[in-house]
Amino acid sequence: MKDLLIYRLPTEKAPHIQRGTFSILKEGDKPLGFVISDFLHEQIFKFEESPESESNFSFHYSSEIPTIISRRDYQIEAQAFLNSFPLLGVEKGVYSRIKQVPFKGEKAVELFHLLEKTYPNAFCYLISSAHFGTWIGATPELLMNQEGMLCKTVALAGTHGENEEHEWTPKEMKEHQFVVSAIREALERNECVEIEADGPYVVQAGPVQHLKTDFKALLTKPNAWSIALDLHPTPAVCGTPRLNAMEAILTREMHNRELYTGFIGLFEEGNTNLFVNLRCAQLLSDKAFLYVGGGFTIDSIPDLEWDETEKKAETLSRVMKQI
Ligand SMILES: C=C(O[C@@H]1C=C(C(=O)O)C=C[C@H]1O)C(=O)O
Repeated sequence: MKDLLIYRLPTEKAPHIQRGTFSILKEGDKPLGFVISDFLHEQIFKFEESPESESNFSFHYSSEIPTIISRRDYQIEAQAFLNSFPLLGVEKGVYSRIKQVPFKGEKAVELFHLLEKTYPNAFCYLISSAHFGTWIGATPELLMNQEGMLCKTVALAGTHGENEEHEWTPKEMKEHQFVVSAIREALERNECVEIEADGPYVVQAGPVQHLKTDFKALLTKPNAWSIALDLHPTPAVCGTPRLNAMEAILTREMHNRELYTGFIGLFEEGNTNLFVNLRCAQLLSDKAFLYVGGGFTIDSIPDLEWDETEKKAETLSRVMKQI
């Protein structure tokens, strides 16, 4: 049974549909083509297309059921996450959870097509392999676009509901600035020059709005893969300082993030389009696990953060309900 890869880059008219094999990238190897990594780069998979087509395709489903927490338990756990900040020296940390919704895995391709129509500016994908089961997503967050020596990335952090019209608070601006600073530092560390940041401005991403800052820089050598590995995970999905936030996440989150908040897309030195794997779900035959999170600083209120994860979950759940 072959693996499946379907993806569509933002603004592309038609998706790429491929059968082939996902395999684990060996440490130190530089990939060429489609790649997907987990949150901590412990596993990076590359895809190789097979020439022959097989008609009897069926989806791979993971047999593991992740931990789902209730609103009440989230409040307790997210508060404990927050309480660990002074002890661990964390200034910002991203706490996530999983929401379970009913969905028939066999409708995955139909869902993909609806997602790509609904979110023309997102990176949309559907992948299925025995390595990780079946995942689908429509992410608004670019990790790295590279054409020749020009490299682009974004800071995307700070969230309001689609119809919220109140001002962005200093707390939200600060959360965003952590990401801006970390991106600039990573680009400088990797010897990029002419680094320009434009923002923050507000963008719509389905049921939510975000603060966004666009970055542009020039590479001085062919080190796009090292830059991607160093940029990711940014404080938009991990925190600041990075290692301290990782420790808080690994200690207090109730599930393994698997492919959520990893990176996904196409890598080729000089022609790269990688995204952060957000607004995504793992599909089983009769249900979907939606992975959602949000940034915490010391003055965050867990109950409001829960509401934010509910809105982010709607990116996929709204579209699932149409099927
Ligand atoms: C972590 C997620 O989103 C990230 C966190 C955001 C925030 O904290 O405001 C905004 C956009 C993303 O960078 C998610 O969608 O699960």
